[in-house]
Amino acid sequence: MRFRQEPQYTHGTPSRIAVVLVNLGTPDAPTASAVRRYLRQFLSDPRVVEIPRAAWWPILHGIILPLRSGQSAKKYASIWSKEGSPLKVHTERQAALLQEALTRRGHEVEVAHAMRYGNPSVPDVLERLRARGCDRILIVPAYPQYSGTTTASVFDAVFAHLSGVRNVPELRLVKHYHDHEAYIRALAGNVLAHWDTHGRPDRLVLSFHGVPKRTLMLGDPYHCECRKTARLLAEQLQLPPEQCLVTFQSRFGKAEWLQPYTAPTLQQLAREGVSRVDVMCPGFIGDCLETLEEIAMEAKHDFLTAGGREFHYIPCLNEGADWIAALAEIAEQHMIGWPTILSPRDREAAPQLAEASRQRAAALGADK
Ligand SMILES: C=CC1=C(C)c2cc3[nH]c(cc4nc(cc5[nH]c(cc1n2)c(C)c5CCC(=O)O)C(CCC(=O)O)=C4C)c(C)c3C=C
Ligand SMILES: [Fe+2]
Ligand SMILES: [Fe+2]
Repeated sequence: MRFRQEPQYTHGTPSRIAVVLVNLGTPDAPTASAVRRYLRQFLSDPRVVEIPRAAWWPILHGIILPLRSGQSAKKYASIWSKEGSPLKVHTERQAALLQEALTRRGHEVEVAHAMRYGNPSVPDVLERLRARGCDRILIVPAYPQYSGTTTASVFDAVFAHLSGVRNVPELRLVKHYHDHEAYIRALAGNVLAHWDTHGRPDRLVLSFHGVPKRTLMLGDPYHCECRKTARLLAEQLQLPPEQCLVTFQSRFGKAEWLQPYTAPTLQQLAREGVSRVDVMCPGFIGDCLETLEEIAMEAKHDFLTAGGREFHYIPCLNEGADWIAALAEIAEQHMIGWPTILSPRDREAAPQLAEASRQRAAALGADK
């Protein structure tokens, strides 16, 4: 039977609303075998690698997975914390804090997190929420800038799962928030807090994850959205355009990706005599391998060995209060018309509900 029988509890139960923060995912452990499992799923996604299966399969299984899994595992080991992969830790804490923020704002919603690749998977989380009676679901990808390679792939996973479901929940999707005022303000707050303590750099470099240039030519708006985020952030910081650069990192494979590339740009700046750069990665809402290892370690090394004097990495939004408030505002704006607002009696209990979710967040270490 293609469409399974629905669990009894979905009939006649009061409507519940869920918000799901979906991030990319990360290996379960910093080992070659766990990284291989993760990369196999990630790099088999046709949204990520747009090469016909027959040509890509032998390359993926014969070259990429055998060579890259061990190399990447070493990089993961260098950033792994005792709670696990930073991407997992930040996503869990952000979801817990979003729950607390939405409850404090008087919304009765259930917040969960899911990973596009690895665990907890999108199908598992959707099923758990449906089993709890959630029949309205808001999907919030962890990507401020829309790309077919990331955001659309999250939506694919949701649609693929629901295509086997008999009683489909009402669904809303956040496509992007690259120009959302509260997101831009939270980014600017992070930069200004860093400058308050460490003074200002000669250049601020905004490094976004790259994508193949071909996807831009084929109509993916990602590049434009990154540039718009950068323009709005520079305006908010009142930075003259020549002091703020946009670059793209994490090139994968031999094809041309969005330019300018981050590492060669930093080396060029150092050679031109730029003494101090501050680098920030506004496209990642939480620190992860690509920011902690590739930027804060590798790119720093590249800049300093090319003659630069001072390199500052400005951390991602992570669990910052302004960012969590921004996330709550984004979710709230996408739930307009849904009955999230508590009844007057429940509203009186909202502070206790908020306290209970604060305690759950504290148990996860999200208040640190
Ligand atoms: C922020 C948006 C991201 C876009 C756009 C993106 C596109 C993209 N990525 C790859 C290949 C890899 N990315 C890897 C890691 C990685 N990528 C993102 C985000 C975006 N990717 C994040 C948050 C991470 C970090 C994951 C973590 O566990 O911390 C990796 C794996 C790491 C490695 O082996 O180097 C690969 C591979 C492609 C091909 C692509 C667009 C086509
Ligand atoms: Fe990536
Ligand atoms: Fe990387």
